[in-house]
Amino acid sequence: MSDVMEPVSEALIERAKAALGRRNLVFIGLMGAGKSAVGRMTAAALGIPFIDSDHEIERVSRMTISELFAAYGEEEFRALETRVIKRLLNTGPRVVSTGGGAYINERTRRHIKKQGLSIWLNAELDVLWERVNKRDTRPLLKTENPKQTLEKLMHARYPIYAEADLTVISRDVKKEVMVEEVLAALAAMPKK
Ligand SMILES: Nc1ncnc2c1ncn2[C@@H]1O[C@H](COP(=O)(O)OP(=O)(O)OP(=O)(O)O)[C@@H](O)[C@H]1O
Ligand SMILES: O=C(O)C1=C[C@@H](O)[C@@H](O)[C@H](O)C1
Ligand SMILES: [Mg+2]
Repeated sequence: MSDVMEPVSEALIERAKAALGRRNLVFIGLMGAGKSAVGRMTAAALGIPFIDSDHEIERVSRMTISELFAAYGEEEFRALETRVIKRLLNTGPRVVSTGGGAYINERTRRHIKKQGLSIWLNAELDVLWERVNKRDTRPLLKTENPKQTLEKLMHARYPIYAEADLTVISRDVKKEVMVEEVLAALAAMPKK
């Protein structure tokens, strides 16, 4: 079997575009699920602008996420995150990849539900761990046992992520395969 990836079919892209219409597409899920990587590639396939809320927060504050957590704490970070995401959704349509905790915050979740179609990249612990343990840029994982912390976050957050409009299983396949599954999930949505 060839492992050369077939380009995503134009027909699938067109069906996904039609299903999304002029709504924002919002990626949610835990750290390492692939929201930023898959979100960017999905936006390119759909031909709509992409933005990552973590990057936008860093741009407007001129601080890194770690610096923001250290200087102002998580509560202030969440308030800033809510404002940034609300603005991004108001000025769309675009693909927005959110930070892992964004959808967990009630106010942010309300904005996403009102102004976007949400898609949860749902991954198992080992998949996430393999990806996040390579970098130490995630302040919530600066604990004695970061894998256990990640597992606790999974238990606390998965019931909330499950409120998403769509879910795709994130696993160890090429990112292009993930994009195709995202587009297929969009295309398969029942018409309103
Ligand atoms: N399907 C995939 N196969 C292999 N590597 C992947 C896949 N999806 C993402 N990755 C890699 O895993 C790492 C984490 O992905 P990414 O930054 O997109 O996650 P995230 O969900 O945006 O996390 P965070 O909430 O911390 O921003 C990156 O190095 C990315 O390239
Ligand atoms: O899961 C979380 O709460 C976070 C995930 C990252 O994307 C950043 O938004 C920040 O590190 C917090
Ligand atoms: Mg990200």
